Amino acid sequence: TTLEAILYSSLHPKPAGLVLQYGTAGFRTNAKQLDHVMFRMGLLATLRSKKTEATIGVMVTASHNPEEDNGVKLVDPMGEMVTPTWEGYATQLANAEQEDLLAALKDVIEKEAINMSQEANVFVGKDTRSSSASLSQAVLDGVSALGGHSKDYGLVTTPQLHYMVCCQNTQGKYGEATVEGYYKKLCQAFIHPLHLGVFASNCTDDQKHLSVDGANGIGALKVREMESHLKKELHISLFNDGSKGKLNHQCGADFVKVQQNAPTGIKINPGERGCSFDGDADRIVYYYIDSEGQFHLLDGDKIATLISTFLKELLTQAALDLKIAVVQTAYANGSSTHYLEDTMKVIVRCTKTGVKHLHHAAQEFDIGVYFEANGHGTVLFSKAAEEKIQQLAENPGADDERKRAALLLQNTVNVINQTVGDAISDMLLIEAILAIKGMTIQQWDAIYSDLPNRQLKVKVSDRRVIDTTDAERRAVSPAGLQEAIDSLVKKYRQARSFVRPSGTEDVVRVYAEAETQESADDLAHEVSLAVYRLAGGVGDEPKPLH
Ligand SMILES: CC(=O)N[C@H]1[C@@H](OP(=O)(O)O)O[C@H](CO)[C@@H](O)[C@@H]1O
Ligand SMILES: [Mg+2]
Repeated sequence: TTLEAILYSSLHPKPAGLVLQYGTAGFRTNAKQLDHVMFRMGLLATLRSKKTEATIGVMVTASHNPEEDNGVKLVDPMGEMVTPTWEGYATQLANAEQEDLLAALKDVIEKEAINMSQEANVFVGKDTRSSSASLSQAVLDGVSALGGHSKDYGLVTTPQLHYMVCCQNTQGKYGEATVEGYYKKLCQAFIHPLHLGVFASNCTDDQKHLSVDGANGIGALKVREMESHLKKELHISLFNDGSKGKLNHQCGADFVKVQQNAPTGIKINPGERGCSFDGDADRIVYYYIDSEGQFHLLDGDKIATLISTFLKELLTQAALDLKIAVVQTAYANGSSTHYLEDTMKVIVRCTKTGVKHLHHAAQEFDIGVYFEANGHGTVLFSKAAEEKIQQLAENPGADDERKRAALLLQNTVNVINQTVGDAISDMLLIEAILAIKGMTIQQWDAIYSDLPNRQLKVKVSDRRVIDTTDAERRAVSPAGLQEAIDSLVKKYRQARSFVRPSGTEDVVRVYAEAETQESADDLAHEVSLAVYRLAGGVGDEPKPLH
């Protein structure tokens, strides 16, 4: 069948010389360059399925990128991102010239000692891009070329596909592997505590209202599909639902986070809650506009703080001794880290950028809350933690307060998508917390104040000359760069700055925060100049922001 695959692949030929990299979040580039990559990822997913003797997922999406782009991510058996060794195989396979494809396949089969007679199953999903239909067909062709079975879920969000894979490989213990099953599980867990009444019986219709920016993508479709399951406990006004606007264009979570501004196409009154999804609905950020017209962003750091505060209170009430930690990256606002460590007294870990790193670190605790500042994140519960919570919830001898807390913890376990960050699931958890605590978005925002910050990009001839350590917070090369950053940071109050090569774009990213916006802007500019001078800047020298 391997040979058959190669013959078949002449239908999905590789343009000679094209080289692509399995990056921070899979392959991602202009859709026109991806047909052969998709076919080959179908082949690779089939091999991965044979190797793990489990169902593997393939998601066709380019998330927050423009509509012309597309991409592909592989999903491992428990719904997590594919393991790094196989990211390497993915790159090798995608870049093998047509005549070398057979050898590249054989290499993977040999290295992993794959039993080719083992059955293979692959779940495939796609986002709403115009290129996604034919590209996901190329994935399906790849699977059948190696004799694998596939199930095409059609239009789903990235986290929905992760969820399906996990359900399938846990024989339904995680839930039913259908989109309906997903809505049922999440919405029941969302509604249950609200229907218990005692928590927020005074929750008015106003407080139940939320404006959602669907980024003109798959998330919008899926929110609409889910609505009837919410039993009017959440009133959603959906904007940017894809009926007219362009995907991710001046809307969506990435636009809102980077521009620190509301998306176009949304109408929200002063003080009302709004949120934005990204193009494949695995990220979410919240915001509101105050009575002076000022925009307030509640990003991944604020979300992590809200969720971990809620969980910590419940653990105290339940008298459960479970270790909770928050995992962030260097981009987390310094105020959030400060608040979590000093006021809330939770363990905070910092990892490299990229969800797989955060997910991994979060697995080391009983309860691990992880979020990137841009709004991608979730909560992980260890098996032992889930068991303790369940025992208490079902213990007839436990007193009312402990039991109530255990029930709320149980609903949290069920509402959250533990496989990966999920805009829909995160939204339901956040809405439940606000309702249960009777908290407004302004009160949530006031938990701590963000330090003013600025992110810039610098173009250099080869960004690999920058090497970092300490979870990307310090540069070890080129020589003199870290010393330069250190002395610039010293000039400002409450300042912090770091640089790192991006894993998704050909740029060096510069981050700076300080006591005032002007200081943050100045520091970011000065650090950009240091990068430009010491790391081989190309084009014009970075200009000051003021
Ligand atoms: C500063 C920033 O937001 N970086 C993003 C971005 O990675 P870079 O390696 O910084 O390009 O894309 C990643 C994938 O979507 C996401 O995980 C990450 O948080
Ligand atoms: Mg995304």
